[in-house]
Amino acid sequence: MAWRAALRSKAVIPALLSCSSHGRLCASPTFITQRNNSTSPKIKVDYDQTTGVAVMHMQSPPVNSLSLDFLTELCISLEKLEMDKGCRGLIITSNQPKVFSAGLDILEMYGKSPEHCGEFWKVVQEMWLKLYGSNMVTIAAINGSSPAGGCLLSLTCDYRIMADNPLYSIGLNETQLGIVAPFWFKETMVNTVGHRNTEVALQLGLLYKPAEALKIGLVDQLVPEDQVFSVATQTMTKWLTIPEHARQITKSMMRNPTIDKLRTNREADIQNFVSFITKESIQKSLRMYMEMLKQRKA
Ligand SMILES: CC/C=C\C/C=C\C/C=C\C=C\CC(=O)SCCNC(=O)CCNC(=O)[C@H](O)C(C)(C)COP(=O)(O)OP(=O)(O)OC[C@H]1O[C@@H](n2cnc3c(N)ncnc32)[C@H](O)[C@@H]1OP(=O)(O)O
Repeated sequence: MAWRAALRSKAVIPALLSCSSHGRLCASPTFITQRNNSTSPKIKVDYDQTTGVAVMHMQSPPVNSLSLDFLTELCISLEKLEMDKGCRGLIITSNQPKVFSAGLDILEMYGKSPEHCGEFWKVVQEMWLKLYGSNMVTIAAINGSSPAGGCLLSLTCDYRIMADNPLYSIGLNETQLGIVAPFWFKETMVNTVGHRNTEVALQLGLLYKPAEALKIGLVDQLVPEDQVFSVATQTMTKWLTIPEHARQITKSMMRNPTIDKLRTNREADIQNFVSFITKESIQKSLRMYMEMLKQRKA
């Protein structure tokens, strides 16, 4: 728990991000159900010391949305695994039916103070920096839909295996919410599917069915739903046969330019996010999007 406190306190944003300096305070949500902050772990890690492979099961009902608590827990687990030199591979998957991750928790960005939004964004950055820069082999076993931040989470991995179920979709759909994917989301996507595919996908906020996602290289492999995990395990075994040092240096060479750009601009990126997300017009878009989600359900 001391860890969590430390992580949280590091995430505190300076006073310049206070409500008064922005001249606005997000409206209080009146219709959106605030979920209880459950104390049960949102992530279960199974680590097999004989194989050196850890499996991270996301288990935050209903849709594994990436809340502040969720991301804090994720970062702590990652830090522990990364520090364990015996841990060489990580598979990330979901224990929730039909959903890998619904992306960033919209309730962390709606009706919240600038300080809260800043703290939230810092842990989003932290998650990305830790995963995209991980020394471990990372594989996303995508056993459900994976919009926006959920797609980003899988894009940080070295390899993506998705369930071949046309009911699922994946993509960076931020513009559909009236928001803009920041440069490091965009670059992670460009590094995976190229500039043109990213431009179209991001402008239109496209969510791809598995077959389309495979076609543009957003995922690497489609398999029947009940084989996602076993294929991820087999793939991990193959990746782990490559000499560790050579693979790690190659990974850094490919990813460090993007990582360094965020590392050197973290504060500015947080301030950009806070001033963008707390705008009245953006708050209104988020509210309308949440209403749309509820109506779709009704
Ligand atoms: C200039 C630039 C400067 C800076 C950058 C600025 C801005 C960048 C900012 C933010 C970037 C954000 C990236 C994101 O990740 S935003 C989140 C986007 N996510 C989505 O669009 C997904 C929405 N959800 C869905 O499509 C579906 O829920 C589903 C496909 C994942 C699952 O469908 P189901 O039918 O199984 O489940 P539902 O009934 O729809 O949902 C159940 C329950 O969960 C609530 N919920 C769903 N998603 C979220 C979410 N992301 N956050 C919070 N809550 C979510 C949904 O409303 C339901 O709630 P109730 O049970 O009705 O209370």
